[in-house]
Amino acid sequence: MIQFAKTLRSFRFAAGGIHWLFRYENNARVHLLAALVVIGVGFWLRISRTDWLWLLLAIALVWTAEMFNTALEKVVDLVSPEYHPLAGQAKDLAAGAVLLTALFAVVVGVLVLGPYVVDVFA
Ligand SMILES: Nc1ncnc2c1ncn2[C@@H]1O[C@H](COP(=O)(O)OP(=O)(O)OP(=O)(O)O)[C@@H](O)[C@H]1O
Repeated sequence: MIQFAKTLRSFRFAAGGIHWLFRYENNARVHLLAALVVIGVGFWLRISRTDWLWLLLAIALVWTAEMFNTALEKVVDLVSPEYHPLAGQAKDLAAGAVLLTALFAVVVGVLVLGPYVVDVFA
């Protein structure tokens, strides 16, 4: 038996998590701004449906990595508030995952938008 009220409650908690991320995490706000700029440029250049998919995939990847990174930071701070090399490594690894997705997003942005920009100025 599916409990729809329970599912709705879970959605509310999840939406609260997304709201919290962009409200309090500086890096997430930077990623949000970058995504809004890229989306605006995408509309301006009238990019194709396939190109939208690549851009949106890249944006979703970065935001997802950012959320897992923030969640991991919280858990690490909870279980290891004092300095510990393992705590540091865990945070560095999670931050590295965000960096990887951000680099991927930059490559996608250049590959997708580059040819349109060249056309505009050709
Ligand atoms: N408990 C700890 N033990 C060892 N090193 C830590 C610890 N906490 C943080 N560090 C080191 O400091 C770095 C920055 O950690 P911090 O928690 O400040 O993350 P941040 O990237 O600045 O994120 P935010 O500003 O959102 O808190 C980590 O990547 C890690 O190298």
